Amino acid sequence: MKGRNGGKHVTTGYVILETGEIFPGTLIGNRKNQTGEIVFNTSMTGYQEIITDPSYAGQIIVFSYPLIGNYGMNHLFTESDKPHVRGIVTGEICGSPSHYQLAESATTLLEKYGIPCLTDVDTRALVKTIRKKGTVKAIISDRSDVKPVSSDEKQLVKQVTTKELLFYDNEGPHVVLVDFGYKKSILAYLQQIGCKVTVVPFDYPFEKIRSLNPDGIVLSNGPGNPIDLADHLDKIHMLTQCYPTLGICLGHQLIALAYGAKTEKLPFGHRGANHPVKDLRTGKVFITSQNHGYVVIDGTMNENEFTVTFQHVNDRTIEGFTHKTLPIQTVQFHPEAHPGPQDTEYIFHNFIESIHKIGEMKYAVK
Ligand SMILES: NC(=O)CC[C@H](N)C(=O)O
Repeated sequence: MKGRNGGKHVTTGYVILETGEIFPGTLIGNRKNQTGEIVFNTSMTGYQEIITDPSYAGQIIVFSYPLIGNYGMNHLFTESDKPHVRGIVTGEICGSPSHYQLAESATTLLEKYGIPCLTDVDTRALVKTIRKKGTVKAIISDRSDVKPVSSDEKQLVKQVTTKELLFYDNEGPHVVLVDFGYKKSILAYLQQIGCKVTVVPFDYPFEKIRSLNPDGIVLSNGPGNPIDLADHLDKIHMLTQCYPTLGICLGHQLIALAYGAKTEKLPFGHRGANHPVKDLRTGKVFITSQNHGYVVIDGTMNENEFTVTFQHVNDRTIEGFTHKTLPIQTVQFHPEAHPGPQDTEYIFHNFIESIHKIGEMKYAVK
Protein backbone atom coordinates (compact mmCIF):
# COMPACT_ATOMS: atom_id res chain seq x y z
CA MET A 1 0.00 0.00 0.00
CA LYS A 2 2.82 2.39 0.89
CA GLY A 3 4.53 2.22 -2.49
CA ARG A 4 1.33 2.51 -4.45
CA ASN A 5 0.21 5.62 -2.65
CA GLY A 6 3.58 7.31 -2.60
CA GLY A 7 4.03 6.81 1.15
CA LYS A 8 0.89 8.86 1.92
CA HIS A 9 -1.30 8.41 4.96
CA VAL A 10 -4.12 6.06 3.95
CA THR A 11 -7.23 4.85 5.69
CA THR A 12 -10.53 3.26 4.72
CA GLY A 13 -12.89 5.89 3.40
CA TYR A 14 -16.26 6.31 1.74
CA VAL A 15 -18.14 8.48 -0.68
CA ILE A 16 -21.72 8.84 0.49
CA LEU A 17 -24.35 10.22 -1.84
CA GLU A 18 -27.28 12.39 -0.79
CA THR A 19 -29.49 9.68 -2.27
CA GLY A 20 -28.14 7.16 0.26
CA GLU A 21 -25.66 5.06 -1.74
CA ILE A 22 -22.28 4.39 -0.11
CA PHE A 23 -19.12 3.44 -2.02
CA PRO A 24 -16.07 2.31 -0.03
CA GLY A 25 -12.47 3.02 -0.99
CA THR A 26 -9.09 4.06 0.31
CA LEU A 27 -8.79 7.64 1.55
CA ILE A 28 -5.49 9.35 0.83
CA GLY A 29 -4.45 12.39 2.83
CA ASN A 30 -5.54 13.85 6.14
CA ARG A 31 -8.67 15.70 5.06
CA LYS A 32 -11.57 13.73 6.50
CA ASN A 33 -14.85 15.31 5.39
CA GLN A 34 -15.62 17.21 2.22
CA THR A 35 -19.07 17.78 0.70
CA GLY A 36 -19.58 18.75 -2.92
CA GLU A 37 -21.70 18.15 -5.97
CA ILE A 38 -20.56 14.79 -7.33
CA VAL A 39 -19.89 14.74 -11.10
CA PHE A 40 -18.00 12.43 -13.42
CA ASN A 41 -15.51 13.12 -16.16
CA THR A 42 -14.85 10.58 -18.92
CA SER A 43 -11.50 11.95 -20.19
CA MET A 44 -8.72 9.38 -20.44
CA THR A 45 -6.00 11.97 -19.81
CA GLY A 46 -5.86 15.62 -18.79
CA TYR A 47 -6.60 15.13 -15.09
CA GLN A 48 -4.23 17.98 -14.22
CA GLU A 49 -6.15 20.46 -16.38
CA ILE A 50 -9.43 19.17 -14.95
CA ILE A 51 -8.35 19.40 -11.31
CA THR A 52 -7.11 23.00 -11.81
CA ASP A 53 -10.08 24.20 -13.93
CA PRO A 54 -11.95 26.76 -11.75
CA SER A 55 -15.28 25.62 -13.28
CA TYR A 56 -15.05 22.58 -11.00
CA ALA A 57 -15.08 24.68 -7.81
CA GLY A 58 -17.43 23.06 -5.30
CA GLN A 59 -17.48 19.69 -7.07
CA ILE A 60 -16.18 16.21 -6.33
CA ILE A 61 -14.95 14.62 -9.56
CA VAL A 62 -15.23 10.94 -10.26
CA PHE A 63 -12.79 9.94 -12.99
CA SER A 64 -14.36 7.17 -15.04
CA TYR A 65 -11.01 6.28 -16.62
CA PRO A 66 -9.59 3.54 -14.36
CA LEU A 67 -6.06 4.89 -13.74
CA ILE A 68 -5.35 8.51 -12.86
CA GLY A 69 -2.05 10.17 -12.00
CA ASN A 70 0.46 8.03 -13.91
CA TYR A 71 2.29 11.01 -15.46
CA GLY A 72 1.96 13.12 -12.29
CA MET A 73 1.65 16.92 -12.26
CA ASN A 74 3.91 19.42 -14.01
CA HIS A 75 4.15 23.20 -14.26
CA LEU A 76 2.88 23.37 -17.86
CA PHE A 77 -0.65 22.02 -17.84
CA THR A 78 -2.31 23.86 -14.99
CA GLU A 79 -5.43 25.83 -15.88
CA SER A 80 -5.11 28.09 -12.82
CA ASP A 81 -2.79 28.56 -9.87
CA LYS A 82 -4.26 25.79 -7.75
CA PRO A 83 -6.73 22.90 -7.75
CA HIS A 84 -10.37 23.91 -7.34
CA VAL A 85 -12.11 20.55 -6.91
CA ARG A 86 -13.53 19.60 -3.51
CA GLY A 87 -12.27 16.07 -3.87
CA ILE A 88 -11.55 13.35 -6.39
CA VAL A 89 -12.66 9.74 -6.65
CA THR A 90 -10.69 7.24 -8.73
CA GLY A 91 -10.50 3.55 -9.48
CA GLU A 92 -6.75 3.70 -9.02
CA ILE A 93 -4.42 6.62 -8.33
CA CYS A 94 -0.75 6.38 -9.16
CA GLY A 95 1.44 7.42 -6.22
CA SER A 96 4.74 6.95 -8.03
CA PRO A 97 4.28 8.70 -11.38
CA SER A 98 6.83 8.97 -14.15
CA HIS A 99 7.27 11.77 -16.70
CA TYR A 100 10.27 13.80 -17.83
CA GLN A 101 8.52 17.05 -16.83
CA LEU A 102 7.16 15.70 -13.54
CA ALA A 103 7.01 18.19 -10.68
CA GLU A 104 5.01 16.21 -8.12
CA SER A 105 2.42 13.45 -7.87
CA ALA A 106 -1.31 14.14 -8.05
CA THR A 107 -1.73 12.92 -4.47
CA THR A 108 1.04 15.24 -3.19
CA LEU A 109 -0.58 18.22 -4.90
CA LEU A 110 -4.04 17.38 -3.56
CA GLU A 111 -2.75 16.79 -0.06
CA LYS A 112 -0.94 20.14 -0.12
CA TYR A 113 -4.28 21.86 -0.73
CA GLY A 114 -6.28 19.70 1.71
CA ILE A 115 -8.26 18.00 -1.04
CA PRO A 116 -9.22 14.38 -0.32
CA CYS A 117 -8.69 11.61 -2.85
CA LEU A 118 -10.75 8.46 -2.45
CA THR A 119 -9.29 5.67 -4.51
CA ASP A 120 -9.86 1.91 -5.01
CA VAL A 121 -13.51 2.80 -5.66
CA ASP A 122 -15.84 0.92 -8.02
CA THR A 123 -16.12 4.04 -10.18
CA ARG A 124 -18.11 2.19 -12.84
CA ALA A 125 -20.91 1.47 -10.36
CA LEU A 126 -20.65 5.02 -8.97
CA VAL A 127 -20.91 6.64 -12.43
CA LYS A 128 -23.88 4.42 -13.29
CA THR A 129 -25.56 5.56 -10.05
CA ILE A 130 -24.96 9.24 -10.87
CA ARG A 131 -26.33 8.67 -14.38
CA LYS A 132 -29.47 7.13 -12.87
CA LYS A 133 -29.99 9.45 -9.89
CA GLY A 134 -28.72 12.66 -11.50
CA THR A 135 -26.12 15.05 -10.15
CA VAL A 136 -26.44 15.07 -6.36
CA LYS A 137 -24.38 16.11 -3.35
CA ALA A 138 -21.94 13.69 -1.81
CA ILE A 139 -19.45 13.59 1.02
CA ILE A 140 -16.00 11.99 1.10
CA SER A 141 -15.34 10.81 4.64
CA ASP A 142 -13.45 8.29 6.75
CA ARG A 143 -16.81 7.29 8.25
CA SER A 144 -19.76 5.57 6.62
CA ASP A 145 -22.43 7.03 8.92
CA VAL A 146 -22.27 10.70 7.84
CA LYS A 147 -24.36 12.61 5.32
CA PRO A 148 -23.41 15.41 2.90
CA VAL A 149 -23.72 18.74 4.71
CA SER A 150 -25.84 21.47 3.20
CA SER A 151 -23.92 24.53 2.06
CA ASP A 152 -24.54 27.71 0.13
CA GLU A 153 -22.76 27.38 -3.22
CA LYS A 154 -23.91 30.69 -4.69
CA GLN A 155 -20.58 32.46 -4.20
CA LEU A 156 -18.34 30.12 -6.22
CA VAL A 157 -17.50 32.67 -8.93
CA LYS A 158 -16.60 35.24 -6.29
CA GLN A 159 -14.16 32.72 -4.80
CA VAL A 160 -12.31 32.03 -8.07
CA THR A 161 -12.35 35.37 -9.93
CA THR A 162 -9.25 37.56 -10.09
CA LYS A 163 -9.04 40.19 -7.36
CA GLU A 164 -7.15 42.65 -9.55
CA LEU A 165 -6.75 43.57 -13.21
CA LEU A 166 -4.20 41.53 -15.13
CA PHE A 167 -2.55 43.06 -18.21
CA TYR A 168 -0.95 41.15 -21.10
CA ASP A 169 0.40 43.39 -23.84
CA ASN A 170 0.46 42.44 -27.51
CA GLU A 171 0.27 43.94 -31.01
CA GLY A 172 -3.30 42.93 -31.91
CA PRO A 173 -6.81 43.91 -30.79
CA HIS A 174 -7.47 44.60 -27.14
CA VAL A 175 -9.71 41.96 -25.56
CA VAL A 176 -11.19 42.28 -22.09
CA LEU A 177 -11.56 38.82 -20.59
CA VAL A 178 -14.29 38.93 -17.93
CA ASP A 179 -13.15 36.39 -15.37
CA PHE A 180 -15.87 34.12 -13.98
CA GLY A 181 -13.14 31.50 -13.38
CA TYR A 182 -11.20 31.56 -16.66
CA LYS A 183 -8.97 28.72 -17.75
CA LYS A 184 -5.44 29.84 -18.55
CA SER A 185 -5.61 28.25 -21.97
CA ILE A 186 -8.34 30.73 -23.01
CA LEU A 187 -5.91 33.53 -22.20
CA ALA A 188 -3.11 31.62 -23.94
CA TYR A 189 -5.16 31.24 -27.14
CA LEU A 190 -6.05 34.92 -27.21
CA GLN A 191 -2.37 35.79 -26.78
CA GLN A 192 -1.33 33.26 -29.41
CA ILE A 193 -3.54 34.95 -32.01
CA GLY A 194 -2.03 38.33 -31.16
CA CYS A 195 -4.54 39.85 -28.75
CA LYS A 196 -3.63 42.26 -26.03
CA VAL A 197 -5.64 40.98 -23.05
CA THR A 198 -6.89 42.60 -19.86
CA VAL A 199 -8.44 40.20 -17.36
CA VAL A 200 -11.06 41.86 -15.14
CA PRO A 201 -13.00 40.53 -12.12
CA PHE A 202 -16.48 39.22 -12.94
CA ASP A 203 -18.13 42.17 -11.16
CA TYR A 204 -16.01 44.89 -12.78
CA PRO A 205 -18.49 47.66 -13.71
CA PHE A 206 -19.49 48.38 -17.31
CA GLU A 207 -18.19 51.97 -17.24
CA LYS A 208 -14.79 50.81 -16.05
CA ILE A 209 -14.61 48.18 -18.77
CA ARG A 210 -15.51 50.89 -21.27
CA SER A 211 -12.72 53.09 -19.99
CA LEU A 212 -10.26 50.27 -20.84
CA ASN A 213 -11.27 50.88 -24.46
CA PRO A 214 -11.61 47.24 -25.54
CA ASP A 215 -12.02 46.03 -29.12
CA GLY A 216 -13.78 42.87 -27.98
CA ILE A 217 -15.05 41.02 -24.91
CA VAL A 218 -14.68 37.40 -23.85
CA LEU A 219 -16.96 36.11 -21.11
CA SER A 220 -15.21 33.14 -19.56
CA ASN A 221 -16.17 29.74 -18.22
CA GLY A 222 -16.85 29.41 -14.51
CA PRO A 223 -18.42 27.37 -11.72
CA GLY A 224 -21.97 27.09 -10.42
CA ASN A 225 -25.47 27.78 -11.62
CA PRO A 226 -25.57 30.66 -14.15
CA ILE A 227 -28.79 32.02 -12.64
CA ASP A 228 -26.86 32.86 -9.45
CA LEU A 229 -25.28 35.68 -11.50
CA ALA A 230 -28.64 37.30 -12.35
CA ASP A 231 -27.44 40.65 -10.95
CA HIS A 232 -24.82 40.83 -13.70
CA LEU A 233 -27.07 40.21 -16.69
CA ASP A 234 -27.78 43.90 -17.43
CA LYS A 235 -24.06 44.59 -17.64
CA ILE A 236 -23.56 41.57 -19.90
CA HIS A 237 -26.38 42.75 -22.14
CA MET A 238 -24.80 46.20 -22.41
CA LEU A 239 -21.36 44.78 -23.15
CA THR A 240 -22.70 42.59 -25.96
CA GLN A 241 -24.56 45.57 -27.43
CA CYS A 242 -21.33 47.59 -27.57
CA TYR A 243 -18.52 45.15 -28.43
CA PRO A 244 -17.87 41.98 -30.42
CA THR A 245 -18.34 39.27 -27.79
CA LEU A 246 -17.41 35.64 -27.39
CA GLY A 247 -19.08 33.67 -24.57
CA ILE A 248 -17.51 30.38 -23.51
CA CYS A 249 -19.47 27.86 -21.41
CA LEU A 250 -20.72 29.90 -18.40
CA GLY A 251 -20.22 32.99 -20.61
CA HIS A 252 -22.50 31.40 -23.24
CA GLN A 253 -25.17 30.66 -20.62
CA LEU A 254 -24.99 34.20 -19.22
CA ILE A 255 -25.45 35.81 -22.63
CA ALA A 256 -28.49 33.57 -23.21
CA LEU A 257 -29.96 34.61 -19.85
CA ALA A 258 -29.18 38.28 -20.55
CA TYR A 259 -31.34 38.04 -23.69
CA GLY A 260 -34.28 36.41 -21.89
CA ALA A 261 -33.58 32.70 -22.52
CA LYS A 262 -33.72 30.14 -19.71
CA THR A 263 -31.22 27.57 -18.45
CA GLU A 264 -31.73 24.23 -16.71
CA LYS A 265 -29.62 21.55 -15.07
CA LEU A 266 -28.76 18.52 -17.18
CA PRO A 267 -29.47 15.13 -15.58
CA PHE A 268 -25.74 14.37 -15.14
CA GLY A 269 -23.87 16.95 -17.23
CA HIS A 270 -21.34 16.78 -20.06
CA ARG A 271 -17.79 16.35 -18.79
CA GLY A 272 -15.21 14.76 -21.02
CA ALA A 273 -12.96 15.19 -24.02
CA ASN A 274 -14.94 13.43 -26.76
CA HIS A 275 -18.31 15.14 -26.99
CA PRO A 276 -19.56 15.31 -30.59
CA VAL A 277 -21.02 18.66 -31.59
CA LYS A 278 -22.56 19.58 -34.94
CA ASP A 279 -21.98 22.95 -36.54
CA LEU A 280 -25.50 23.43 -37.90
CA ARG A 281 -24.28 25.90 -40.54
CA THR A 282 -22.05 23.36 -42.27
CA GLY A 283 -23.31 20.00 -41.00
CA LYS A 284 -19.78 19.17 -39.85
CA VAL A 285 -19.33 17.31 -36.56
CA PHE A 286 -16.46 18.25 -34.23
CA ILE A 287 -15.19 16.37 -31.22
CA THR A 288 -15.14 18.81 -28.33
CA SER A 289 -13.97 19.14 -24.77
CA GLN A 290 -16.81 19.82 -22.35
CA ASN A 291 -17.46 20.55 -18.71
CA HIS A 292 -20.93 21.78 -17.92
CA GLY A 293 -23.90 20.85 -15.80
CA TYR A 294 -26.35 23.43 -17.14
CA VAL A 295 -27.70 24.14 -20.62
CA VAL A 296 -29.75 26.78 -22.36
CA ILE A 297 -33.28 25.40 -22.77
CA ASP A 298 -34.10 24.82 -26.41
CA GLY A 299 -36.87 27.08 -27.68
CA THR A 300 -36.30 29.78 -25.04
CA MET A 301 -33.94 31.87 -27.19
CA ASN A 302 -35.61 34.63 -29.18
CA GLU A 303 -35.46 33.18 -32.71
CA ASN A 304 -35.76 36.60 -34.32
CA GLU A 305 -32.56 37.66 -32.60
CA PHE A 306 -30.44 34.49 -32.38
CA THR A 307 -29.50 31.50 -34.52
CA VAL A 308 -28.50 28.25 -32.86
CA THR A 309 -25.17 27.34 -34.47
CA PHE A 310 -24.06 24.25 -32.53
CA GLN A 311 -25.94 21.22 -31.25
CA HIS A 312 -24.77 18.25 -29.18
CA VAL A 313 -25.05 15.12 -31.31
CA ASN A 314 -25.93 12.79 -28.42
CA ASP A 315 -28.73 14.64 -26.65
CA ARG A 316 -29.37 17.48 -29.15
CA THR A 317 -28.89 20.18 -26.51
CA ILE A 318 -27.83 23.69 -27.56
CA GLU A 319 -24.04 24.08 -27.81
CA GLY A 320 -23.76 27.59 -29.22
CA PHE A 321 -25.48 30.46 -31.00
CA THR A 322 -24.83 33.71 -32.82
CA HIS A 323 -26.77 36.95 -32.89
CA LYS A 324 -28.41 37.69 -36.23
CA THR A 325 -27.15 41.27 -36.49
CA LEU A 326 -24.65 41.92 -33.69
CA PRO A 327 -21.17 40.29 -33.51
CA ILE A 328 -22.07 37.99 -30.61
CA GLN A 329 -21.07 34.33 -30.70
CA THR A 330 -21.17 31.75 -27.97
CA VAL A 331 -20.16 28.14 -27.36
CA GLN A 332 -21.17 25.80 -24.57
CA PHE A 333 -18.12 23.61 -25.20
CA HIS A 334 -14.45 24.54 -24.77
CA PRO A 335 -12.72 25.68 -27.98
CA GLU A 336 -9.48 26.09 -26.01
CA ALA A 337 -9.67 22.34 -25.21
CA HIS A 338 -7.06 21.52 -22.51
CA PRO A 339 -7.76 18.77 -22.05
CA GLY A 340 -9.11 17.41 -25.30
CA PRO A 341 -9.21 17.93 -29.03
CA GLN A 342 -8.44 21.33 -30.52
CA ASP A 343 -10.78 20.92 -33.51
CA THR A 344 -12.80 24.02 -32.66
CA GLU A 345 -10.01 26.53 -32.11
CA TYR A 346 -11.37 28.27 -35.22
CA ILE A 347 -13.95 29.82 -32.86
CA PHE A 348 -11.19 32.16 -31.62
CA HIS A 349 -10.30 33.10 -35.20
CA ASN A 350 -13.97 33.81 -35.97
CA PHE A 351 -14.06 36.09 -32.95
CA ILE A 352 -10.97 38.01 -34.07
CA GLU A 353 -12.43 38.30 -37.55
CA SER A 354 -15.58 39.85 -36.10
CA ILE A 355 -13.41 42.38 -34.24
CA HIS A 356 -11.55 43.28 -37.44
CA LYS A 357 -14.81 43.64 -39.35
CA ILE A 358 -16.19 46.09 -36.80
CA GLY A 359 -12.87 47.97 -36.94
CA GLU A 360 -13.11 48.27 -40.72
CA MET A 361 -16.71 49.48 -40.49
CA LYS A 362 -15.72 52.17 -37.96
CA TYR A 363 -12.87 53.22 -40.25
CA ALA A 364 -15.23 53.42 -43.26
CA VAL A 365 -17.68 55.62 -41.30
CA LYS A 366 -14.88 58.04 -40.32
N1 LIG B 1 -17.23 25.21 -17.67
C1 LIG B 1 -18.18 26.05 -17.38
O1 LIG B 1 -18.11 27.25 -17.62
C2 LIG B 1 -19.38 25.48 -16.65
C3 LIG B 1 -20.58 26.40 -16.63
C4 LIG B 1 -21.57 26.06 -15.53
N2 LIG B 1 -20.97 26.19 -14.24
C5 LIG B 1 -22.13 24.67 -15.75
O2 LIG B 1 -21.80 23.75 -15.02
O3 LIG B 1 -22.92 24.48 -16.65
